[in-house]
Amino acid sequence: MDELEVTNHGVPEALQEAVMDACKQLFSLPMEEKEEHIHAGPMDPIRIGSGFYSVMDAVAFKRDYLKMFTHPDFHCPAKPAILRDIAMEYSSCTRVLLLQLATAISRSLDLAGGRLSEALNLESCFQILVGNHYPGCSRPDGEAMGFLAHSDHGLLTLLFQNGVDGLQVKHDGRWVLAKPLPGSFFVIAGDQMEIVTNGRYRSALHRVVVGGEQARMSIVSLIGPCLDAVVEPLPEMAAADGKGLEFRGIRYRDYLEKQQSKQLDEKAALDLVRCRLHS
Ligand SMILES: O=C(O)CCC(=O)C(=O)O
Ligand SMILES: [Fe+2]
Repeated sequence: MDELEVTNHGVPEALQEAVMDACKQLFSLPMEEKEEHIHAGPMDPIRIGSGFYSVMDAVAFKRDYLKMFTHPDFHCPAKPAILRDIAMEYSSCTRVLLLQLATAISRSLDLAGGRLSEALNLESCFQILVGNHYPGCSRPDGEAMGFLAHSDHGLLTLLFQNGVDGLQVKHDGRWVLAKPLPGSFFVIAGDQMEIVTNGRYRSALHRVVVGGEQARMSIVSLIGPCLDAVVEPLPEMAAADGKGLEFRGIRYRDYLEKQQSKQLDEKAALDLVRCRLHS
């Protein structure tokens, strides 16, 4: 598994819609209402960004985003006022689901259900909520990269979108469009999954291609290990596959800081902890 889709997930559809609506309201607030979070750095708990990410034929494509840390401490911009309660509920509902997925994944590796949680101290997991908004383009005569190819830094990412496609995942060397069923979630394995499983489950390389007239929105809920956990391949995994350790240990906080301090470059961040380079 590097990515999969879940339906019947127990997160109410009305809550999914509410969180998307609240993010939409945030993006349309006047600039001065968002100012204090716009100059935030990557490790600040609330960050709002907006920028042109590519220009093609003199048409600029833009992406707005909101990033907020929601666990172990919950942070949220003061405006729009409705965001706080909705984001808190959404974050706790999706955290429950993500932790259940971690248990199922642990079992799929012939480990006890709680093994991943125990190794990564998921009770104190780090969680982020991200809202992405890619405005429609008035001259939809070209495609542009909405989000460069990357893997997520955490353990597991849960994503849903409005009706506008654009997310692509690399599969066997080819980019494949993710077409989720309405209401379902896309689950994406992150870099910490690749490290802790010693490469048994690889983090998924994904990107966003946009350019149509309609705006795309996506909401991401991501969990990672406890920020202070040292993430390293589980000894059982390294022993079982007999190929030795592929990664050395790193504190998740250090990984995150290093990954965030550089331009996204596919899966280059994992090279920081790779024991030997694979061809
Ligand atoms: O907008 C999307 O579908 C992808 C967003 C994404 O990959 C991310 O926020 O890490
Ligand atoms: Fe991503």
